Amino acid sequence: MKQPKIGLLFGSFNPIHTGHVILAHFMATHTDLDAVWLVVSPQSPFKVGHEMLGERERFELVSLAIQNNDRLRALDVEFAMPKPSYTIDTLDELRRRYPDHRFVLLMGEDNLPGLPRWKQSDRILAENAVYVYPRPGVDATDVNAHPGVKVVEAPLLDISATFIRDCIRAGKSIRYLVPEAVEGYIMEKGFWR
Ligand SMILES: Nc1ncnc2c1ncn2[C@@H]1O[C@H](COP(=O)(O)OP(=O)(O)OP(=O)(O)O)[C@@H](O)[C@H]1O
Ligand SMILES: O=C(O)c1ccc[n+]([C@@H]2O[C@H](COP(=O)([O-])O)[C@@H](O)[C@H]2O)c1
Repeated sequence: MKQPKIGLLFGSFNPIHTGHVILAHFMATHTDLDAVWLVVSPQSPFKVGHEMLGERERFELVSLAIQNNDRLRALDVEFAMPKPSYTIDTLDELRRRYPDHRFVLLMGEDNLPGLPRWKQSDRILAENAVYVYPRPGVDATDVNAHPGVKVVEAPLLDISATFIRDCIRAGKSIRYLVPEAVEGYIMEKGFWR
């Protein structure tokens, strides 16, 4: 039987936006991956001390964003793990839980320059292929040179969670910058206002 090949997109998703959704669906449909799982990190090691919506709320927003897409799935596996959320530990945990799956690490190009500073980055790169979605304004040529790292050709998406939060605080519309259900939930709950 064919082993499912799963792309793992780790993120703070504070909040999830259309860039994340396009990235995840593009990877799930334009590469050799069968599906993409979006892993919500309670606490990125690089965002300690940053203002962050609660992990459950961020997970709910991710679930709303990908509802009805059977290639995408939201994972809260890191909620029960030690914080900050180290990706190598989660990869080990997922391999334990899903021994029949093959995993590929997905990330936006902005994360590549910092990857050598991740916990056990050498092991991450030795054990996993990394598919990278290009991001405007980033030059990650050095790390691109690693044989396991593949930058896919895909439309550039100049949207960030920081921009979404800034729009909400400024009372500006986020329509189409986030999926409709995500916008509705954010407005209903008054997040970032
Ligand atoms: N517009 C985008 N293009 C390509 N990759 C993206 C884009 N937005 C997010 N990503 C990638 O998605 C993953 C999770 O990102 P994250 O949740 O930190 O969102 P963010 O928009 O970068 O957040 P923030 O603005 O708060 O730093 C990272 O690998 C990041 O590089
Ligand atoms: O494992 C690490 O050392 C590590 C260092 C920095 C970031 N990460 C993960 O990368 C994802 C995106 O992080 P960030 O800071 O761009 O939101 C998030 O899931 C983090 O847990 C992981």
